[in-house]
Amino acid sequence: MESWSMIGKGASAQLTLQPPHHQCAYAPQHILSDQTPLCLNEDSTSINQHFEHPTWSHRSFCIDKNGKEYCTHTTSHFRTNHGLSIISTPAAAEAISSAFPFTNSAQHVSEAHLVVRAIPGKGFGLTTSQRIPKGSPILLDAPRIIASAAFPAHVQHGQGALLFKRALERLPDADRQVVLSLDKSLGGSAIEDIMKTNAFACQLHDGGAEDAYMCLFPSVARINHACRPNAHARFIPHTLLMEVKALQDIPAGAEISISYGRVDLKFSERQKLYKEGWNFTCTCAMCTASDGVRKTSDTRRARFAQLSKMLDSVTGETYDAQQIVAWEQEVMEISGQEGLDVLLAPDYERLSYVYAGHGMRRDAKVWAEKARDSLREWKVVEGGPKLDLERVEELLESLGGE
Ligand SMILES: C[S@@+](CC[C@H](N)C(=O)[O-])C[C@H]1O[C@@H](n2cnc3c(N)ncnc32)[C@H](O)[C@@H]1O
Repeated sequence: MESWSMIGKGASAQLTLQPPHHQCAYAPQHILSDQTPLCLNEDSTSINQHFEHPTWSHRSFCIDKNGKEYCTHTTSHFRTNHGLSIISTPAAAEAISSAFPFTNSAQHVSEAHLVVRAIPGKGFGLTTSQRIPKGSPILLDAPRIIASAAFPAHVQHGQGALLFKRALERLPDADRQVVLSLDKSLGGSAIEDIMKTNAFACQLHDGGAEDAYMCLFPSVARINHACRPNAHARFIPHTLLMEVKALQDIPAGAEISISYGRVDLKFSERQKLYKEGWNFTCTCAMCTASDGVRKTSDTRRARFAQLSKMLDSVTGETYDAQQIVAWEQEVMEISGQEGLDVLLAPDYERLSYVYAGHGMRRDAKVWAEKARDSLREWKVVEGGPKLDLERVEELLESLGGE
């Protein structure tokens, strides 16, 4: 999977807020009606309002448990006209806020043609009123809530719920309404359910070890999952934005879809993943196709997995250039039939090495360029890991002197 994924309760068990261990002797004013009372200054737990910072438009609200402090940090001026609340340690919030200037200067993508409407069997979904050409940006969405994925494990359930509640309350009205209008699917408090149903896992540069976060992007959250999606979403750590781009030409009136997980799973694996992870039964076109169509697709996907495994395990002793080229041809054929092209950069790169190894520089360069373009288009993002791209660029440079 890419550097992000939709958060699902099965996929990310640590997100479950921890049950309280005990009851407090008295009830402080911060208690949520459906939550266990918080015990101020008990068990080394305290609630603090402090940490003034010009970046933030609100005072932070902190919970300190055994020396580990998690706070809500809110700005009303994220990407000029949105609010953003971050639940993290103060140091992490400080580090994350260093991305704000890049966020503000990032391009804007018009959402004028995007329409949220009811989709039978899936609640709402995002549709387009005009054709979107393959490769075009569809959305560049700003998060409204970012929460450390680790914090629920460090605080009691009531404390976690209170941090979420404060993070939501401090958002400007319009943002709070947008967040509260999002889909719920799992029960429990509204904001926890909204986060679990709609947030993406994202890796942020927070200056420390805790780089896993849950990020709530309200427009992307309206996009339903499809096992053969027509769009691709990726998180950009440099700007904290989520980009969605068209994987194929999308006709006017069509629903936009992305994959919440890996795109190469077989039918039963997909059904299990989405049921257990997100509590829904996938009713995308692939999952509701006839038995025959599903079986054909599963056979191809099984072969794709087998080919990938065989190609990955080639060694100096088993190397056979003709065999590799034949296998890669098959991989690309299946990819075309099953919509797996976002996964092909390593295959393009492998072919480049094979041709280079046989002195066929021109072909090697063509495949290396395809690998570079695929990585840039679908995988590598500013602020994210760049090793693959750097390696392919070096390869291209070494082939460049033809
Ligand atoms: C992130 S939300 C997507 C937007 C949502 N449908 C709405 O009304 O706002 C995820 C929820 O949408 C529904 N959903 C998304 N993709 C689906 C699919 N392929 N099949 C059935 N339900 C789906 C599920 O209820 C899931 O919990």
